[in-house]
Amino acid sequence: MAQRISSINSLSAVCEATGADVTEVAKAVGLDSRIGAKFLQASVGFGGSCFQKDILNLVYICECLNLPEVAAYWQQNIFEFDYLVLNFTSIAKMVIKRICCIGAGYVGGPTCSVMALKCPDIIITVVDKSKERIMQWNSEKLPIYEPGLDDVVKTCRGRNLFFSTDIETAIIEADLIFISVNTPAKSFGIGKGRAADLKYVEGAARMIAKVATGDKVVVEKSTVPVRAAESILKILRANNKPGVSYQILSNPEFLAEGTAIDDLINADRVLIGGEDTPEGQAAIEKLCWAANAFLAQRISSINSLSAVCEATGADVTEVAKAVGLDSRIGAKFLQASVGFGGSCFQKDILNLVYICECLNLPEVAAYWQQVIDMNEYQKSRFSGKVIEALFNTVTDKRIALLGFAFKKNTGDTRESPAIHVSKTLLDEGAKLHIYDPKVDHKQIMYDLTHACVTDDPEKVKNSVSIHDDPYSATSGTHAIVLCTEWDEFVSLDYEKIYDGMMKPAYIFDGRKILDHSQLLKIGFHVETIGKRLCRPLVNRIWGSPYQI
Ligand SMILES: NC(=O)C1=CN([C@@H]2O[C@H](COP(=O)(O)OP(=O)(O)OC[C@H]3O[C@@H](n4cnc5c(N)ncnc54)[C@H](O)[C@@H]3O)[C@@H](O)[C@H]2O)C=CC1
Ligand SMILES: O=C(O)[C@H]1O[C@H](OP(=O)(O)OP(=O)(O)OC[C@H]2O[C@@H](n3ccc(=O)[nH]c3=O)[C@H](O)[C@@H]2O)[C@H](O)[C@@H](O)[C@@H]1O
Repeated sequence: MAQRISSINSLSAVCEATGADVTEVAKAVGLDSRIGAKFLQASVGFGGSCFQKDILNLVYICECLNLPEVAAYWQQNIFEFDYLVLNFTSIAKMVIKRICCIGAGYVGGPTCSVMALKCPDIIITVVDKSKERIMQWNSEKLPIYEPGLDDVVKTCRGRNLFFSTDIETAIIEADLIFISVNTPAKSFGIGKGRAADLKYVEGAARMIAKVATGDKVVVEKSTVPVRAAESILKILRANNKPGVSYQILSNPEFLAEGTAIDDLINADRVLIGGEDTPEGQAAIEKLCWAANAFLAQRISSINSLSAVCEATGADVTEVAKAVGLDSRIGAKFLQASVGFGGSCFQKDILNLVYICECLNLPEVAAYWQQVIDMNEYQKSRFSGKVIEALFNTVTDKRIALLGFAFKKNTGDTRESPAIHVSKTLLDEGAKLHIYDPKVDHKQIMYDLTHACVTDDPEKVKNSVSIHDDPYSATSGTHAIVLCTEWDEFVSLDYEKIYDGMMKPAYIFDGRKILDHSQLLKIGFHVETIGKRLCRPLVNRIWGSPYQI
């Protein structure tokens, strides 16, 4: 709870510096049922006899347990003093008959498909500069895997839903244009790796300015830093032509991959910010970040406690259950794991950190940086655990990696913890046998031979085999490392798998989804997150009095 207060207080500083209203941010963040509305009141800081003392105690315990990363993470709550603006701008009473969405990715594709399903009278064209992506959207095998998406696309495609590379025509014909292009972290220049790269948003705005011929409502759906709408407006208005007018709205998307269709149909909240209240617009733009920062922080918090549980013999699942029963905290997003992945959490938080630094708010920047640091620590800790258990060497050992996507029910591998784990094991000389039910083989090889992962792609190619089924992936291996929580992994025939493995056979469950007692019964050595199942390795100290 103290962390929630510190988090909203940290954002109050950002709001003061950027002109957003922290109350609106808190209201909208609290509408996310995974976060909840309680204990989000920004204030001069938390007091009372418990919060500070309890956190300091946790920090002290972590230091004693030799968990300095976890101690530093919680210490930040002490250092750190220490957006629902439903602004329904009447869209000039325009009747929207045609919509164009620029960007046919994980957001643009599913969002427009559901919109087409729900609004059969509106014609929706999703455009993208990638010919390959559009070709896939028009084929039997869609470019992204999302439960329920195939059926929605089948119902609407060719009726009122179209996918095209003809961006200009779609813009000209549309009354309303969504900008749903990617906003990755900059890969070079000032703010490299952290600041949001808005070149694609700018490119889309310039394209609209160039070809638009009538009145347009432009809706910024990409996650952008505060005041990006202003830049879009500047570009559009500076290139104004007679008979053309623009209204800019912000409508950040909160869908999560793997549950996108349900999130779109049963959204916790829909936020629309308009020009007439600049604070409102700033708050709306800030929201996607704020919500993502809170969500990622919940995972890093429970992951930090998983390290404490492993060191003390407690079970993090029980801890999460008990903590989540407090209605001010809530039970969702408290699943300890190998670390969070995905295209947004890391980039959005790094961007928040960067902006805080630019706003001269170093304490706030350090506070949120800890969420990323804890995630890196968790991924390294898990990989380290695998190596340590396998007698501190995995050179030439065959290791099966089950799951490569960043979470179940998606084929997306962006920032997947599996990449981090694979890299560590490959660097140590392991031979990897990888299976994921939805990730393309080509994508796995692309991720593992990328310059960020290796400077010797040929060596990686020789050390990685990708399989079409879990039994061939695990056959003859020394260990199984489970990185994604696919349901099918729970019901595999582990007796058969055990029989086909080298002995002793190890299994490392990075998602806490398997039946550990059953696996132990079969004969596996089992390790997981946040619960000690095997006796810790004892460091032998020669000549120590304990050996006498
Ligand atoms: N992936 C997710 O779950 C969520 C993403 N977001 C945000 O939504 C935005 C889009 O994310 P994704 O859909 O994941 O990205 P994505 O990378 O899957 O798709 C973006 C698409 O935009 C296209 N594009 C870029 N510039 C273009 C231009 N000028 N003209 C035509 N096409 C262009 C790219 O070719 C690409 O296919 C980002 O800002 C992201 O932060 C928000 C909520 C959820
Ligand atoms: O801005 C975005 O792009 C989106 O980012 C996240 O959605 P997404 O990244 O698709 O997936 P999440 O369900 O949030 O999971 C992110 C990562 O956290 C991990 N996670 C999640 C929950 C949990 O309890 N523990 C945990 O480790 C997942 O396995 C995954 O690796 C947010 O949940 C969406 O609301 C937001 O719209």
